[in-house]
Amino acid sequence: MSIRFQVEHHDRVGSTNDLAREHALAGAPEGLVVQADQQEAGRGRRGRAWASPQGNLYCSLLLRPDCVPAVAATLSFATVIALGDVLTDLLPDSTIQHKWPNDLLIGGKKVSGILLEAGGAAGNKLEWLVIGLGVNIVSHPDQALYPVTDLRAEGLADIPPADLLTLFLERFALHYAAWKEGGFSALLPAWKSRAVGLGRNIQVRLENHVLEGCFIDLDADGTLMLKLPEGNVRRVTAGDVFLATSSAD
Ligand SMILES: O=C(O)CCCC[C@@H]1SC[C@@H]2NC(=O)N[C@@H]21
Repeated sequence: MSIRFQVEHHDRVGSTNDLAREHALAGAPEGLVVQADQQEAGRGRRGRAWASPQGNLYCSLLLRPDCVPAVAATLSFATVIALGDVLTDLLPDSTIQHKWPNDLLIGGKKVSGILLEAGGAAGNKLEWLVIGLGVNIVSHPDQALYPVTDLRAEGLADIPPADLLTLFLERFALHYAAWKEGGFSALLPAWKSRAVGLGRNIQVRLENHVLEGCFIDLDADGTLMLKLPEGNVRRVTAGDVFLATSSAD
């Protein structure tokens, strides 16, 4: 059976992920979605802040997949594919791409971010998973790490966040069903079809250093497989991907 979503809307929260986690701990069922017009303490990956002014989409989905955390983490790919489907429909003339691990780009610029958080006893199946999704609709932050955009800047007439959320949830339900049926491998063709840098030389910026090599594939849990110049393959579980400029690819 397809998942049914129930959206709980707030004008302003600290972080929709925090509120969804509180609901999860209080026993809320799978399918609860917390959406807010603004966040006062929006969080991004790797401890970064996520600027959250009015007009953009901020939401967190509560899921209770029956699996261990590493498997559940591959649902970030279902999330980015679902949003990619929606934006491909809304902006048919734009280049929509997935950037590992879970960014969505329009014309090479980041338009959204995903933050997964999960709970449960260590080593066991998780009890809850919160998928936080932010989409820049009318504004985006200025920052130097990589180019960023929003849907308005890409030529889309302003879409209400709630409408974008509805479209996203419809697509997510399909990919979630495929994932439950066939696992991560059921998502891979769709993810790869819009992947940035697959088969090319890329840079992966880690916490303290930078790796450069050929992005040859993803493995069964979504880890990036990077073939280094020395010929060995390095598995990368976290980092920021950039197309390499110095390489002959
Ligand atoms: O760093 C990233 O790319 C991930 C950003 C995730 C932001 C979303 S907005 C809704 C949810 N609530 C948060 O505090 N963060 C996520």
